[in-house]
Amino acid sequence: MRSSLTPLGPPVSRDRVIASFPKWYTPEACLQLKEHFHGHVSAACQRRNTGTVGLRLSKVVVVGDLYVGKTSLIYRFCKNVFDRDYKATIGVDFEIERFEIAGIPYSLQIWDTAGQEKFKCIASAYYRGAQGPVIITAFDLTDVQTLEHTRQWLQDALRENEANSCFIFLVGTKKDLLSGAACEQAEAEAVHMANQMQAEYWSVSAKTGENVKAFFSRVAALAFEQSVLQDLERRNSAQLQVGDGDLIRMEGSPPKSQDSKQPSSLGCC
Ligand SMILES: Nc1nc2c(ncn2[C@@H]2O[C@H](COP(=O)(O)OP(=O)(O)OP(=O)(O)O)[C@@H](O)[C@H]2O)c(=O)[nH]1
Ligand SMILES: [Mg+2]
Repeated sequence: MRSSLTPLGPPVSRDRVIASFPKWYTPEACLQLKEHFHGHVSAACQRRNTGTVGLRLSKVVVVGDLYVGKTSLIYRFCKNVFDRDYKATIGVDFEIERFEIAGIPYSLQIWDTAGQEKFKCIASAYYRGAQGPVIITAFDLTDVQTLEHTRQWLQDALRENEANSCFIFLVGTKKDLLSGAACEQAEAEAVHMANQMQAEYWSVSAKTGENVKAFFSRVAALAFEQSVLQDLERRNSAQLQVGDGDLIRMEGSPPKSQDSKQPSSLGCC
């Protein structure tokens, strides 16, 4: 567990440096199909004009049934370790990961929640009111019931947060345990569920590390881009200009990108 909340400090490790926009796992269930940072975001980063974004933490909440591998996924990413033994998470825990995205420091606070029913209310009390968080709903690729339960986990998580400002990911864990047709079928069902949730889908393995770094890089880049755009919008709205006539115009307000889904607005909360 990191002791400091501040994203300032020594340079981030090389594998936390994100220079180009990380790609999706499958185009069939992805939040954005574009391959580059938004033009306004790139320009702001080049000018180091990203406001307070580099000083803030974005919250990522990982939810899902017990034993699906939430802690293992986070530990593989944050500590590069994997433990075969199961130790249930009690209540909630978090890790802070520092990145450098397009030259700007950026941090994710990754909340690891307990899958056991009896700890549910403790966890939700902690991540309640998180600003613009990312919600990761995890399930075990070898256990279809855990996929079915993700819908409920998402609804519970969204109840604690503003649905409009959430990025939602659906993550199938333990990819190393499946191959061939069984893997294809599990992924097809997951993609279907992801589309219903307006989520981006990823298959990962904490055991082998497959897709773990790529997944969190994608999470970080999407959350970062949204933070910068929101910051630019906020600052631009303070620069209202009165034109020649009686028009009041917003200067330089970043347009909504055509090829991007806005963070989801599931009608469940
Ligand atoms: N083979 C394999 N096993 C995994 C993988 N990820 C997790 N496991 C195992 O699955 C079990 C549960 O993993 P955890 O990460 O503790 O599960 P959790 O979702 O955090 O569980 P709770 O904290 O109770 O909600 C452990 O025995 C892990 O070793 C994986 O990618 N591959
Ligand atoms: Mg756990």
